[in-house]
Amino acid sequence: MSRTRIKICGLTREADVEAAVAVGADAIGFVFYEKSPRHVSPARAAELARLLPPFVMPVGLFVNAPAELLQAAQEALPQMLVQFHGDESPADCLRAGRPYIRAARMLPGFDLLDFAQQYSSAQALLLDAHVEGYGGGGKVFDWSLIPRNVPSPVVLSGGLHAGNVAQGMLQVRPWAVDVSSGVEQAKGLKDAALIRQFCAAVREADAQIAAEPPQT
Ligand SMILES: O=C(O)c1ccccc1N[C@@H]1O[C@H](COP(=O)(O)O)[C@@H](O)[C@H]1O
Repeated sequence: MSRTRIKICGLTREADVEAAVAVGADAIGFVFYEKSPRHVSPARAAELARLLPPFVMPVGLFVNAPAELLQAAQEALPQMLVQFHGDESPADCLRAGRPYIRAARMLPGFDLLDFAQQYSSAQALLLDAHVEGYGGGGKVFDWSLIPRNVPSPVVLSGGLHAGNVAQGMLQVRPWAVDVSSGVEQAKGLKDAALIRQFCAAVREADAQIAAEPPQT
C-alpha cells in the first residue's frame, strides 16, 4: 500500500516535534519568516531538528527571504529541504542551490500547469489557499481548481485538519499533505492530540484508497 507523506509545519517547541515524530510525520517544517507567529531562528530550528530521527526531514519555509537568512538556515540545518512560499522566481529558487518545493497560492483563474512548467526544477508543488500574509491561514481552497495532470508531485495544503484531510486525499490524490493551523491549540503551539488525529485520518484514507478496485 502506498502511503501519503505527512508534513507538519510551524513547530516551535520540543514537545511538538516529539509528538509529530511519534505518530509518523515524514517532514517537520520550520518557518523562517519573521512576520509569522510560528517564526523560529536558524539556531532554534537546529535545536529542534536535533530531535528528528533518520528519515524524518526538516523543511525550512521562506517568504522572500534575504540570501543571508537562507545561508544561515542552511548552515544550521544542512539536511533541510527548502520550501519557497513567497514571490520567489524560478531563478531565485535555483540560486539557493538546494532541493526545494514551491508553494502555489491557489485562486480561481490561476494557471497551475503553467506554474508547474516554470518551476519544473521543484521537487514538488505545495498547493495552498491564497491568504493575506502568504500562508498558514487555515483556509481551504477549492480543490476542483487542481487539474488532474499536474506534472509534479503535489503537496495538498491549506486549512487541512483531521476532519477534512481524507476528503482532500480522496479528491486530489496528493503525494503528501501539509498541515499547520489544523493541529494547533494557538498559533505556533501544536496540540499532540490533534496531530495524532490528523495522522490517523491520513492513514485511514490511505487504507481506503488501497482498497479501491484497480482502475482499468
Ligand atoms: O505558517 C505560517 O505562518 C506561514 C507563513 C507564511 C507562509 C506560509 C506559512 N505556513 C504554511 O501555509 C500552509 C498552510 O497552512 P495552514 O495549514 O492552512 O495553516 C502550510 O504549508 C504552512 O506551512
